[in-house]
Amino acid sequence: MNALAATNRNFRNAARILGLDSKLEKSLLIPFREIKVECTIPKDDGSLVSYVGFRIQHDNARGPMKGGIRYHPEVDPDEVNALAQLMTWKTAVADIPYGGAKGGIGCDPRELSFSELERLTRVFTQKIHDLIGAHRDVPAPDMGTNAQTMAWMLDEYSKFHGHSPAVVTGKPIDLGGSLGREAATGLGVVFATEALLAELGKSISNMKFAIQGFGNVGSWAAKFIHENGGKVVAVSDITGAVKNPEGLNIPALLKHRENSQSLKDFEFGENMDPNELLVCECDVLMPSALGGVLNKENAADVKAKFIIEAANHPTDPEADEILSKKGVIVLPDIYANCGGVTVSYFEWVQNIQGFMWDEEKVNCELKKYMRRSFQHIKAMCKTHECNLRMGAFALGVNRVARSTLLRGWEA
Ligand SMILES: NC(=O)C1=CN([C@@H]2O[C@H](COP(=O)(O)OP(=O)(O)OC[C@H]3O[C@@H](n4cnc5c(N)ncnc54)[C@H](O)[C@@H]3O)[C@@H](O)[C@H]2O)C=CC1
Ligand SMILES: O=C(O)CCC(=O)C(=O)O
Repeated sequence: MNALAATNRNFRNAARILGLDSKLEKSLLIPFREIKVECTIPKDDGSLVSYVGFRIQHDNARGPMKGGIRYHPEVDPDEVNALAQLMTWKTAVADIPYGGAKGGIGCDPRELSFSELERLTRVFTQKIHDLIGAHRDVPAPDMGTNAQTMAWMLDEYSKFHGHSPAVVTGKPIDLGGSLGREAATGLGVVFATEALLAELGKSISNMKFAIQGFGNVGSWAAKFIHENGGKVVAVSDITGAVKNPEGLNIPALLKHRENSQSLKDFEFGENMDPNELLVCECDVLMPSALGGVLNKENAADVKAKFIIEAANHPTDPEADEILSKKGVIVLPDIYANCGGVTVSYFEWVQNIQGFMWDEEKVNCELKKYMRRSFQHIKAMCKTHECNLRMGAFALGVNRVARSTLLRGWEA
């Protein structure tokens, strides 16, 4: 099932258990605005190359729209639409004053030089600058983008609108980025995992973890799990996969990956088939890369008892049903990975106030927000007798529906 069909299905189930009016349901589903732009740049060799860029602004009932920019060859409008909608429910679950958006360019950033990436980002920003803004729509990094991408967006936007640090988050610290933002999604994933396990009288220190994806989210999550005494027994990324049933030495693996640009041939682990990662022996599986990786083909073979959705939309609804029958507990993306956008909110607040928080304050507030959201989701699950995904969707959809009704539709 494609990402949009899956997200719409989860939304409609939440609307049904909340008893939403069908007209309100329809209005919440249709995106506020869909932007599609041509981005042509000269390559370093002088030839021209064209890409298609998207920004889907899903909803702004609770505040400015918010969400990352993805650079990946498989970026398409349906997927960006689904990811934008997920951002609307995610910011509401986190209870931060935003709506939802997502953007992307269908390109392979690994095949572009540093200066080609800069030109592409600047052209994209030129095409969308009058539709984003600190109080309109605030981009951030996602797969294939990083703080440098945000620095270029900030610079290009500022040429049109004057210095505007709050127009993007996930910026370099020197340009008004927040301490703790780079690690925030991974740290939030770990706080979310702690909250779930504590509920069941368990802790990270007696669990074995398998992590798909070792980029921003996966590598920070692995580092914090390791520091908390958890065993990361398998890790994969686009270059390969590595395992060690006794637990991988994550600081050494990070160094190995930095030096060799690959996970393969790590001296304290064994190479494994990346396709095996999702079904390997572990207690907790953390998909932290692409969407749709858990589906009806592999869900029955999953050995983990817990799935923590560090990535966006890693589990499609058919897999959800299979996993639920097996008794696997799934902590959904719109809660599990909301630490990133929560610290993006802290960054935006700091930019607007012109005041910088220390890292301890950022992490302490993040923990508070993650714990509070978990309790709110649990309360929804109890009221509606549903699983954590439906509890999180119902929480988010209900908050957005309330704001929408309060605003009204009078023209
Ligand atoms: N960066 C952020 O703050 C947030 C990211 N997310 C989500 O987390 C996921 C990962 O994002 P980032 O870590 O930021 O991206 P990233 O670009 O930093 O890292 C992506 C990782 O996935 C790996 N990967 C790509 N294809 C793969 C494959 N076929 N098999 C195994 N690994 C593969 C890459 O090698 C890389 O390690 C995405 O779903 C993103 O939407 C969610 C919330 C916030
Ligand atoms: O930090 C942000 O604003 C966006 C993060 C994001 O794209 C996501 O949570 O999927």
